[in-house]
Amino acid sequence: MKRALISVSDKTGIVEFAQGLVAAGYEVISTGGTLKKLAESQVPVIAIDEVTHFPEMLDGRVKTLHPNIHGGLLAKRDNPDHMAVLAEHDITPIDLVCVNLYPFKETIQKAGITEPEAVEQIDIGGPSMLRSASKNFQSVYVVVDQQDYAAVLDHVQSSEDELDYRRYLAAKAFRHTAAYDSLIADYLTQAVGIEFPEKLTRTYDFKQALRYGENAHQKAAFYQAGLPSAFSIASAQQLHGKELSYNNIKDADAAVKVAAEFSEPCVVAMKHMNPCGVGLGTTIYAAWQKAYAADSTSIFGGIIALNREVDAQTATELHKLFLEIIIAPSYSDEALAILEKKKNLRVMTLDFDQVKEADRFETVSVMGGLLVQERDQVVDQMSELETVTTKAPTEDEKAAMLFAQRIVKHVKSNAIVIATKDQTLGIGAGQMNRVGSVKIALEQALANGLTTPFVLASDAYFPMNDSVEFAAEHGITAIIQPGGSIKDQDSIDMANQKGVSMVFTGRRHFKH
Ligand SMILES: NC(=O)c1ncn([C@@H]2O[C@H](COP(=O)(O)O)[C@@H](O)[C@H]2O)c1NC=O
Repeated sequence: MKRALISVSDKTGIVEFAQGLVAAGYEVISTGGTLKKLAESQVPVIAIDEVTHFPEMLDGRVKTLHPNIHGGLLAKRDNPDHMAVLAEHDITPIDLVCVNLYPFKETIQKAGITEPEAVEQIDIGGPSMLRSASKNFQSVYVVVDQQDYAAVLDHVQSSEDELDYRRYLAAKAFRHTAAYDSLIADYLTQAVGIEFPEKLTRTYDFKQALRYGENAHQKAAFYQAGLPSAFSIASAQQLHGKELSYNNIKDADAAVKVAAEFSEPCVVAMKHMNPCGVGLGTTIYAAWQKAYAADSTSIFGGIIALNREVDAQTATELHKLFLEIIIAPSYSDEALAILEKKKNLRVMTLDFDQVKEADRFETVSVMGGLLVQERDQVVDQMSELETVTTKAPTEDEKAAMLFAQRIVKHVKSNAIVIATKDQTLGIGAGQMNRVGSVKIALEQALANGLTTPFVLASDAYFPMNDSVEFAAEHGITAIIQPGGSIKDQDSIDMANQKGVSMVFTGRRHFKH
């Protein structure tokens, strides 16, 4: 007779699964709570201590950790010595293990959980059995996922050799225990405050299949962090529209990071990972008008992030444009009805109140590795600005500088943002020389018509004075930049010569 060991924390579907195994000719052994559940449904079941000849002990810390269990799982069926040892010690082989683990992840997500409470939810016996059974996939089925119960019942009754299926289950079980251990390791690593551990053991769960990657010939999928931050594109909900694409997810992620910079109503239009228009206002509609006016051409096909509820007035305007995604904390019923008229428009919600819980670190993959850094969450302060020109900026210019500065760090280097205190006017992104970005930003600003004062923010220092000269000659009245070039004096001299004020922040905001 075949033998199955069932020990599950989440008992959903377990009775039917056990009944199926019994019908397929298995005898079932079980631990305390699982045994109770099965016995209540009249499933014939053997108690674990009848196999181990030991009581479950230490508040359940030791139940299945016994040679009678692990011997039964690990013995090679085609190895006579192994089978002789089993016989010698009266150990019955176990042919199938079904385990799901203590809910460690669910526990640490609850508010107010203490370390001892979390530690009690670290499953030891369960992963041990999963590993033993998985190692011996030549002979043993290992089941960790309720979604597999029906298929497993089919496979165990098959007359075919099911080695491939058992190997598949073993791989899945090892992924499961690796992910489980990774969450435990992360939890304790954070508790001891190690930022860059010698092993990075993060885990990600499959979230959705994507039709393709950046281009139609590239396969892709979206994984979300094992413990995703409350404020993250992976936690956003889609209310309406076509499925998200790979590029959509990246752009939406970039857009919400900009919108989250501001506590006042803010609208961000994002295109190809760069903002093309950002507006602030006393209402979300006023902010929208500014973001739209900033660049009413590039917004076509864009992603719009709004950090306040979308009202009907704003939705009416958004509806007039071709947009890929709208993402906001919420929508009035009327606004949602308007936006849902477009079948394909993706309408998403994200909890902007949870910005404080956003990830502190970000990663980018390179061939053969992963770069990890703190996100650039530094906000340059008024008190940090050092005026380096004869002329000092006005209060309005300073406000515009600090606004532009909060945008420029989200623009790909070389990054230039021209802005008033609540609206971008021109953004130059990703050029290989700085003056190129200045020219692009100015072209847009000039096309928008000049609103004084308008200032220019640069994510890094000017290596030469040509950017300052070009900006001043096209109506820029004040410049904010980190400083730090050996040719800073040339730029300062040029600003003085052109009657432009310039401040240094001492802090670079590259985004590569
Ligand atoms: N200590 C052990 O030997 C042990 N063996 C199995 N478990 C876990 O106990 C749980 C099931 O317990 P019960 O059947 O009593 O509800 C499962 O999540 C299983 O993974 C154990 N618990 C923790 O390590």
